[in-house]
Amino acid sequence: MEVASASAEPGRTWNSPHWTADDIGPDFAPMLDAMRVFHHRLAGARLPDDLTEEMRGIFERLGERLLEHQVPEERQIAGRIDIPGRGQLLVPNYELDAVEPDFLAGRLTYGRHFLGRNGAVYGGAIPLLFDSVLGRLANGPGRPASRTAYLHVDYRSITPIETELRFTAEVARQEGRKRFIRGTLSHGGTLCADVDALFLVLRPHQR
Ligand SMILES: CCCCCCCCCCCC(=O)SCCNC(=O)CCNC(=O)[C@H](O)C(C)(C)COP(=O)(O)OP(=O)(O)OC[C@H]1O[C@@H](n2cnc3c(N)ncnc32)[C@H](O)[C@@H]1OP(=O)(O)O
Repeated sequence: MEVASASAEPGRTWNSPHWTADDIGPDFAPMLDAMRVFHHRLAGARLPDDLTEEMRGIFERLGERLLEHQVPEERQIAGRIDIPGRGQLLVPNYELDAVEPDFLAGRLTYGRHFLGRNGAVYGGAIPLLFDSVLGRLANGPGRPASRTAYLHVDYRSITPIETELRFTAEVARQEGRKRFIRGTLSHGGTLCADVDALFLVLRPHQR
């Protein structure tokens, strides 16, 4: 599988230049999916003591094994590969349905891991999604790398967990280094949140 560069500037990519998607092996993405399911079930569980103790032992042993596989940031996989979820567990996984130079649209379902209270998504998980989706558009093919200067999020109605939501992102305008991008998150016909964001194209000394 070819790993696409998301930046127009040679040497600046969101994906690692050190490996291709084939290097991660067939089990990496399914392993992360299993971890996501685990996060949601853990958030929703009341655990008996014996299971908590067993899990602690498993995590301690696995954590020890990961120690010998630590690599410098530029060689890590998490967040640096163009597969669903980008190989990381911080930002909720989403599917893209429309990818155009100035517009993206897609779907996601926030699982129980992202619950705030009363069936609603934790508020901070929404700018996290917007930063990822709008950042992807701001740093899409043909665009030099840029960084989030601000994300102005308005919460218009409760965002439900465990329900399919739709999002959009579009480039509103570009003024010199300033790239203004806006986005929406909706549940059916209900607008849950919208965002106005500024991304600034990096200067040569910035990284
Ligand atoms: C395939 C897989 C893809 C996968 C894609 C995955 C995408 C993930 C994207 C994640 C992106 C991030 O989260 S990045 C991480 C979060 N962001 C950061 O950490 C940014 C921290 N801040 C900075 O580094 C800096 O402040 C910069 C680079 C944003 C700006 O600094 P600068 O370059 O020195 O620019 P500066 O001269 O200050 O400002 C330039 C102009 O912008 C204006 N300006 C600057 N900041 C602001 C602001 N917050 N609000 C309003 N205006 C501002 C100034 O007034 C000025 O206007 P005028 O006088 O010219 O009119």
